[in-house]
Amino acid sequence: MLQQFYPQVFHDYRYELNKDMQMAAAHFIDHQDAGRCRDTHGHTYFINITIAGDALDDAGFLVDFKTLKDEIHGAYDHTLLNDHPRFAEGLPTTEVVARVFWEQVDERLAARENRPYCLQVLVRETPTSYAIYRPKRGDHR
Ligand SMILES: Nc1nc2c(c(=O)[nH]1)N=C([C@H](O)[C@H](O)COP(=O)(O)OP(=O)(O)OP(=O)(O)O)CN2
Ligand SMILES: [Zn+2]
Repeated sequence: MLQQFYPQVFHDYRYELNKDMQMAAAHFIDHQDAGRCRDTHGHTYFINITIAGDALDDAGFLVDFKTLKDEIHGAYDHTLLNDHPRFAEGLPTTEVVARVFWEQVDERLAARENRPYCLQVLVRETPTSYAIYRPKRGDHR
């Protein structure tokens, strides 16, 4: 089930879009405090990505919704997150997954002429648990 209500990001950009997606992925948290999560297990992750900017491209897009889906779902659906180089230095907790997805999306956006920004990535790991990554002002390009 895709979620219908999200924490808002307050900003001054003219345009904002949100892309929802969900994906199946496995992970394990290799840490003594992780309890049962030390064993490999799977989740249906729900992800919401918030993009904003002042300018659209020639097609009238901040960024194509499909680009965002390709970047995250295309890379991680039906995979073991721990196998990905982007998670090599961190444990794929919900918080870290949100931050890594933000880094990946914002790198992709940086290559666009209209220069949109990723303001927030929300990652829901279970029906009762989610995390959000938002860059600090100084983290922006
Ligand atoms: N800060 C974090 N705490 C926990 C994480 C995490 O990523 N960040 N992860 C886990 C587990 O991996 C698990 O995926 C989620 O745990 P939890 O919400 O406790 O899952 P339950 O379904 O058992 O929770 P209920 O309260 O029974 O719904 C643990 N902690
Ligand atoms: Zn888990």
